[in-house]
Amino acid sequence: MTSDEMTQTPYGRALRALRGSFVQAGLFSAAINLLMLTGPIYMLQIYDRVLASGSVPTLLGLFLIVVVLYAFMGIYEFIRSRLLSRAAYRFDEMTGELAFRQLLENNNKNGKGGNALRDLEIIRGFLSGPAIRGLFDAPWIPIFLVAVFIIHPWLGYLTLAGAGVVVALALINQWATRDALARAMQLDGMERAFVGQSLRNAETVQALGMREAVSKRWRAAHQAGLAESQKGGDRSDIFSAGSRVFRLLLQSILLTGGAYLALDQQISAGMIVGASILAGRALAPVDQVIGQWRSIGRAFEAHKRLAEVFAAMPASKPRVSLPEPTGAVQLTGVTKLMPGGMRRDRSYILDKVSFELEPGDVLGVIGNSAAGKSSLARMLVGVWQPDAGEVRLDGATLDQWEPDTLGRHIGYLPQHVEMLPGTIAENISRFDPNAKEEDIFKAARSAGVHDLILGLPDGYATKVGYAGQPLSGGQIQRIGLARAIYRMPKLVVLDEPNAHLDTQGDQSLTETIRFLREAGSTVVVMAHRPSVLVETSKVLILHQGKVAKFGRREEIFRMAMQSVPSQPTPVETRKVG
Ligand SMILES: Nc1ncnc2c1ncn2[C@@H]1O[C@H](COP(=O)(O)OP(=O)(O)OP(=O)(O)O)[C@@H](O)[C@H]1O
Repeated sequence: MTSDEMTQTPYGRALRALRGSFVQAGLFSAAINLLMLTGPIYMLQIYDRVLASGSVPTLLGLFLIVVVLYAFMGIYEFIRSRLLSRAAYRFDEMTGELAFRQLLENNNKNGKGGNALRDLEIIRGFLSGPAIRGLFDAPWIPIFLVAVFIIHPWLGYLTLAGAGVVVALALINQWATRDALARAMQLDGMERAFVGQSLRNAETVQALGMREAVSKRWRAAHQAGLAESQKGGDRSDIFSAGSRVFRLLLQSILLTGGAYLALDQQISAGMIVGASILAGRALAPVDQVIGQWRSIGRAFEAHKRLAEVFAAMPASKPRVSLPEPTGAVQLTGVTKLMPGGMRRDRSYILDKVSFELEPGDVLGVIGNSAAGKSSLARMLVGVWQPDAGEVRLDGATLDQWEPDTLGRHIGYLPQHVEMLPGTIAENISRFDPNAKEEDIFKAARSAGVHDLILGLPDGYATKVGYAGQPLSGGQIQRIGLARAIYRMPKLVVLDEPNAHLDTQGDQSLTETIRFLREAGSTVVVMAHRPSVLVETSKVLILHQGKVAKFGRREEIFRMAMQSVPSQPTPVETRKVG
């Protein structure tokens, strides 16, 4: 990606917004570094002026000036740190929410793509940490070099050569640690994913006696990451220690050179010490950068990933706001391939699925396990995009809708329902900050869960969405149904909504579907159990991703009955017909 392209992304814009703070921090760095000359100059004055003249008032006067200058340096250091940490905060503000959204979207698409939030955290830490201060001080190295050159050119050349050695050490350090650090980051991401998934399945892990095995697996993943990080760290430590010792040695070399020049009457005694201190100051930022190399490397890798991730985000299309849909659904040749591999090698999850639904239609989708029912549900609600073909709602393809607006017109109950951390009311209202209580109650009543919720200790304020929440699988599914029908969406897709329901729950679900149909919503129900098909007006039989049959319920069931016994039909079909 070119830098021009990057500046067009939100990430690029956030980086650009940092410019002002960086310029100011640069100016303060200039002042700080100029003020760092205070120490060596004071030293020169003490040796060459105070000691030579023996004047106590001069000493006190100089001392007062030094105190004031150091006070300013302290203030400027404080302001610079403040500027950088505020910049880090603003950067997070500008990119955090987008990174979170990106993470959600990426997770829907392929479950991969790194953790943009973690990368942002790394960059934020870098912006407000010590490494960046070293980088800001580095451009001012020439000030100290020039000062040493002014004292004596030979001492200047010595310092320059020393700086060359330290910079060479830094570059070799970067080259030697780069791969290990990148691998460490990757392994760290994998370990985090493993921990997250293990925690989600903590009950299963305990019940199946997998604790030791899973802990061992974690330990192996953790150790692999730690080993890579250690490898990078060990190498970095060698260079860091080497650079620090070399810097000390260089000061002694300069003292020796200075003493030689002083013996030769070319410089004064004060200049020997002054040159040594100045050379030390010149090399300090380099030393700091090498010491912080690990965090600089991590920040750089995180920056590269973020730039890629943000560049891959689809540019938001200019969209006109479409009128509220009526619920007419049209699928034409919808095809989804298994992810990965070359297109022609991949098998089909859905193969040219076409059908139409009118507002108020209730479609039952039946088919064996892995027939593609859940995949079709994901297509209908726009979570998955077809590899070929189109899904249209009221004539508009789903991507013509602004995603959140589309979401308001859609109800979706996935096969594996979970609540998000929050209250039951918040979950039903989809965390809408402007939710009206009557809409929440209406959704709960229509889903037949109002009394169930009132029976819970904190009613609608009951906290859910965490391990050990006070809800059964069936209750979660029924509250998920209330969430799906909140504010009466025009298209409601229910993926095996009765999987965890008892007879009463089943009846209540049937009533909810009837209620939706009567209200004019289009409903699509993926079903294994036949009871839910009672209210359907159309039926679609999926077989290995293809439409085996589609039509009015009575027709499909009649055809199914006619084909008995020569061709066995799915049990569900016969039962309902
Ligand atoms: N995220 C995914 N990545 C790759 N393949 C997938 C993914 N989700 C589903 N599939 C594949 O798509 C096919 C259809 O799966 P799907 O979950 O849609 O079936 P289903 O009819 O809902 O099955 P069930 O009744 O068992 O839930 C399966 O072969 C499955 O392996």
